[in-house]
Amino acid sequence: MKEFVISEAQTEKAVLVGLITQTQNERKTNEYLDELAFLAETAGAEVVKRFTQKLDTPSSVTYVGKGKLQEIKEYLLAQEEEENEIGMVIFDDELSAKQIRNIENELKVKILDRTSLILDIFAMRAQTANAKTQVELAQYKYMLPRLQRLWTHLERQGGGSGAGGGKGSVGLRGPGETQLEMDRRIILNRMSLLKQRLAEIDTQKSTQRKNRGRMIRVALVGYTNVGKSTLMNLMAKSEVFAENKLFATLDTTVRKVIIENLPFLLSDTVGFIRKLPTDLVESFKSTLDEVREADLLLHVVDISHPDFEEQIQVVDKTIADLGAGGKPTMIVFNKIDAYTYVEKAEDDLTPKTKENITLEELMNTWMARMNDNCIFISARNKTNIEELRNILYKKVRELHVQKYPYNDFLYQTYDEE
Ligand SMILES: Nc1nc2c(ncn2[C@@H]2O[C@H](COP(=O)(O)OP(=O)(O)OP(=O)(O)O)[C@@H](O)[C@H]2O)c(=O)[nH]1
Ligand SMILES: [Mg+2]
Repeated sequence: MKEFVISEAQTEKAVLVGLITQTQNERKTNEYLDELAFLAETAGAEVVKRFTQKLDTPSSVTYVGKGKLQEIKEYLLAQEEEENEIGMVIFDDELSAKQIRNIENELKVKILDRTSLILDIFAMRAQTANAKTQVELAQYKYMLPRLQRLWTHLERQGGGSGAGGGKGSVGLRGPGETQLEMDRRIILNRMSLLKQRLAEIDTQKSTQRKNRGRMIRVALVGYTNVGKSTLMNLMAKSEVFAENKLFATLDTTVRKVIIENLPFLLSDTVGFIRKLPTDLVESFKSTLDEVREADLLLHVVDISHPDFEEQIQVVDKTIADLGAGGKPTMIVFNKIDAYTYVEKAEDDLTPKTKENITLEELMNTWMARMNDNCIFISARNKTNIEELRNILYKKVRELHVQKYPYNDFLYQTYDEE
């Protein structure tokens, strides 16, 4: 396994906090926290405890209620006494500047939220200049509104009317504000520089794409950790970094794949995840152009994951948000080797739940739902890969003939069928 440089989160102990709300029941919250724990571990932290609270909506002041915050505080103090110091508390939703500040004042440890944790991982993972630039821009995007609010807050304290919108930049304010205003300007300058750099990379990349010739473009898309890179390695006989961590892939890799006599381009892309602000996704624009410009999407799904159906929805929605909805898409259900279900006793008359569904039943349901536009494989065990190749060949050939009607190498195998 490849080791990677760890952020400040390394080996620090962490506590997770999530809410059970009207729109997120207890089961969902636990699933989200499982995922948050996986994210935290990916960042190198060790999760030692979870707190949840039932609230109609998050508190705008401290996210959780006063009592819960107190409970967390007491827990942190108790741990500290036992020399079991907790380094950070991670919240499952994006926090506002105000919330972060209030919570930090109370708990006196580092406060992270889902977004900043993901950004941390992105920063650790970024390899190419493109990915690094995109991550840095995303980090500033996250920081900026939080700086602004801090600024507004100080403005109020400074004896202003209290109605400050925090948007103005002129006037005589205290030294603290001047510093913040300077920080803000520095960040804005840096952001425009990064945007400029990304625009240059974009131009380069789109030139590269134009020079790729008359080939159909297929993009592997999907939730993070479903096996996109593993499949890419298998199809393209390439070496793309794959591992059991979230966001192993941050930049797109494109490989030429040839099935029979038909060449096409296959790209591996960054994985999607729940509760990822679209803003952040947009920072990965040039990476995701590959998805936007693809002729065919292979939506890879980890069928062994208990939440795979929700993951499918998240991916579909992200693709639609990117403006890439409605493209020819095939679902590739991966990890069938790891699929498990709970067998029901014959005399058990309670209704079947999703835990009781056999792989075969699932296959039938999805084949019907997708009009046969799906396939079930194991990239790890290389199960059904030949079949996937065959289907891909047919689909790509069809698209190729539509898109490049005068490209003749195709006709050589035309009578095979
Ligand atoms: N059991 C099982 N594990 C698999 C299979 N395919 C991939 N994996 C494992 O799943 C983990 C994630 O695989 P990746 O290929 O890195 O997944 P990815 O979708 O590229 O992930 P990101 O780049 O992080 O979005 C790795 O530990 C793989 O070994 C499979 O068919 N069965
Ligand atoms: Mg990957």
